[in-house]
Amino acid sequence: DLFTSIADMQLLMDSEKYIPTVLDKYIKQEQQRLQELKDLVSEYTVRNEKQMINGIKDLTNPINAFLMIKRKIFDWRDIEHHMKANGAQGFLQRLTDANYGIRQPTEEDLTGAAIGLLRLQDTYRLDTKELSDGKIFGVQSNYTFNAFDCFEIARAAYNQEDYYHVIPWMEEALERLEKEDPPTANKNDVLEYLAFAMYKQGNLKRALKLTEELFKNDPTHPRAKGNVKWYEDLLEQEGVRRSEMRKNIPRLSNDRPASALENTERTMYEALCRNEVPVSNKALSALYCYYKRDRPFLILAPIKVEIVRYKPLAVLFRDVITDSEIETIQELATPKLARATVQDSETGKLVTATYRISKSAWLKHHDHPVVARVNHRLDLMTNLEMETAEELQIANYGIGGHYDPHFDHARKEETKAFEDLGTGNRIATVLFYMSQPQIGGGTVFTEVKSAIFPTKNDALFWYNLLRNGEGDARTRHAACPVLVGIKWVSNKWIHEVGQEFRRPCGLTMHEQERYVGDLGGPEPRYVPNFSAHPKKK
Ligand SMILES: O=C(O)CCC(=O)C(=O)O
Ligand SMILES: [Fe+2]
Repeated sequence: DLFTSIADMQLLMDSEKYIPTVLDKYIKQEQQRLQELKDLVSEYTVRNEKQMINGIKDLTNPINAFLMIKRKIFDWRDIEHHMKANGAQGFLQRLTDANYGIRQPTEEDLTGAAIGLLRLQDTYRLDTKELSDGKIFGVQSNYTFNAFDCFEIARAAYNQEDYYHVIPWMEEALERLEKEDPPTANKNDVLEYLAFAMYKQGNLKRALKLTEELFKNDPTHPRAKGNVKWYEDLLEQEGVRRSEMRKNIPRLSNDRPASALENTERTMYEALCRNEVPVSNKALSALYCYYKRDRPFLILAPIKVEIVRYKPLAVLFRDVITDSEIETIQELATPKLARATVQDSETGKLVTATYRISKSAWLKHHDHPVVARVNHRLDLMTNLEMETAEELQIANYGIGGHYDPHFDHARKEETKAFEDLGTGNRIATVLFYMSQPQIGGGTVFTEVKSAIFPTKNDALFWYNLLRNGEGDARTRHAACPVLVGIKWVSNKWIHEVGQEFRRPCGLTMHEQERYVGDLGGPEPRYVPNFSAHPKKK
């Protein structure tokens, strides 16, 4: 699961720095060994020449007869020893020891990284060629993909039966192969995969054409000839005449497959992540900032609060966690980071979640004074009781790391959730931003269409429950995939029990909305009652 967290990737990077010195030492030792073998070659050549000249005479000499037998035994041992004495094992061990206990990445990790990359490509609408050229949003990086890299990405998609992504990436591999000398991938392999993906996505004529090219390149290919016939037969079944099979090739068809997310939600999630959903000026004009001074301690050290949205209320607490606190928390969490797991509904086993690609850890109040201090501050920030809150959760997102749309609170039907905690539902969420990804990694609310992009040292806060205790469906939210940079967050889930006097329910069961006053701020003079989003023209 290396790809799920940047923290592990850093260890991976560290482990690479010993490779040159260790390899260099190995090469020196090998050169020495080969030199000794070369010396043996010359020794034997000289001896052989001598024997050629002396011929049968040597054999009849008893001294030489003895020497020959001795040589056969001992010199042979020498040769065998020198040829087998490859010291690679020891050097490999040294490299493994330098891995800080993290294992060597596997094909699975590579597949995971490729899938993360494809998610980024979808969400941020990245062009395959630009991405392969190392360009992200027009910014050129120092890294580019060769044909083999594109081939591997496509193969990862293929293994997931995701033919939608196989097509552009195999096509890119083909194009790159044209320019490569020596080529990094096998063109016929690319053609075969691409042809199959074309067929799967409904491009029969293209599949036929590619397979014929494969057959032309390698008439002995074990499947090419059969596949040509198979595609021809399929076209025939569709009523295409033989003479038409290689003509009038229609536009490429390549529909994006459905995902676990419902389509409109996915579309909104991705648009919000790209920051393409504007907020109306009217809605923006109703937002303001204030100093929260409603607790004795805060008179001297007020908290900066910025309202980011009403209905449902969300605020940003600015500068509520320092760089050094962040560093401490990251250090405490790093060794504990583990991939999020969920219970498989069929087998009941714990499996890694795919809706959430990140690694997380929990930090207890007693783990470190910094954790205790942050917990105390959370009380001052939210005016809510922290005794019943969950421990502080730390999360680190890797390449394409994300969290699909979800609710933090338990819904009506989820009667068992949080049962063993005995603290009721999750009334509110605080999300500390402990880093600032360069691109992507936003926290987006798909129902109310708002996007918040992490700013380091700040914390986002929202209530998950309405004033009458019911879950607020408008809080459905997600974490966007990180495109460039690192995303560290920590969250605190605050529970209902203990809030009876701190944040009382409404006076009527219909009272729903949360007030800025609950957070020690001046109530807005008006809250826009219109859509927060500009009308479509
Ligand atoms: O990382 C984010 O932006 C959101 C995380 C989140 O929603 C969660 O952990 O419940
Ligand atoms: Fe969440």
